[in-house]
Amino acid sequence: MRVVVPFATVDPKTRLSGPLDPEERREFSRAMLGDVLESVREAGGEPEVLATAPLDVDTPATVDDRPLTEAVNAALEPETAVVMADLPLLTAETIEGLFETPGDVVLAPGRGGGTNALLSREPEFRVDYHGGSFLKHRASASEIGSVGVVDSHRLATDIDEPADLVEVLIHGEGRAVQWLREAGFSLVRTESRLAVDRAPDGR
Ligand SMILES: Nc1nc2c(ncn2[C@@H]2O[C@H](COP(=O)(O)OP(=O)(O)OP(=O)(O)O)[C@@H](O)[C@H]2O)c(=O)[nH]1
Ligand SMILES: C[C@H](OP(=O)(O)O)C(=O)O
Repeated sequence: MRVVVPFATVDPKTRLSGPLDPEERREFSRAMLGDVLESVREAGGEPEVLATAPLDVDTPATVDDRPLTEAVNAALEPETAVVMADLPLLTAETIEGLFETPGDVVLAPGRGGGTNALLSREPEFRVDYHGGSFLKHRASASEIGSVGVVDSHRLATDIDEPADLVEVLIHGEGRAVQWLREAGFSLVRTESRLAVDRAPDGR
């Protein structure tokens, strides 16, 4: 299964600017990308990075600096999956679950209404990201054929905001959680939930 992995090479994860400086956001984004690519390969997928600018990665990559929706639609064809690069909790089993979910179009919702991953088996389907894309995709896909929805904690956990880092420290198993720990991040208990702390020297 061909798997397109969109990746913002330049100035990624700006919503993480609080806890991470620009270089750290680049490093952390690359760690998450590495986790996604490994899980896709272990599931038998054939990943292709769809990057906004050239990057050094051991995976076939295409550079397309058009906005996300345009770039993905240009790359989309039947029997293609699209898996976002900011899903560090993915495992091979999670990806296999996406591949095995029936439906002409299969959608994996993210928190806040995004579409963290999808699989199109129909030539007409087109993406329309941002602004609650999961509802838009479900509506457009239902006009084409059957729609499958993947109910998966690991596929639904995209790392956008500082609070999301807790999920990586709790459930992560790869490069991203290793990067956070080496950068001095750790879990702390609060009254009700776990939170993230960082050692003063940042390491
Ligand atoms: N190819 C491509 N990938 C993109 C683009 N914008 C975001 N992405 C990737 O799509 C996924 C989800 O996007 P976002 O969560 O908005 O990532 P981001 O733009 O780095 O994050 P913010 O700057 O905080 O909005 C991530 O894997 C990004 O790397 C784009 O314009 N083109
Ligand atoms: C790519 C976009 O991500 P979000 O803006 O929801 O984080 C989406 O899933 O539509």
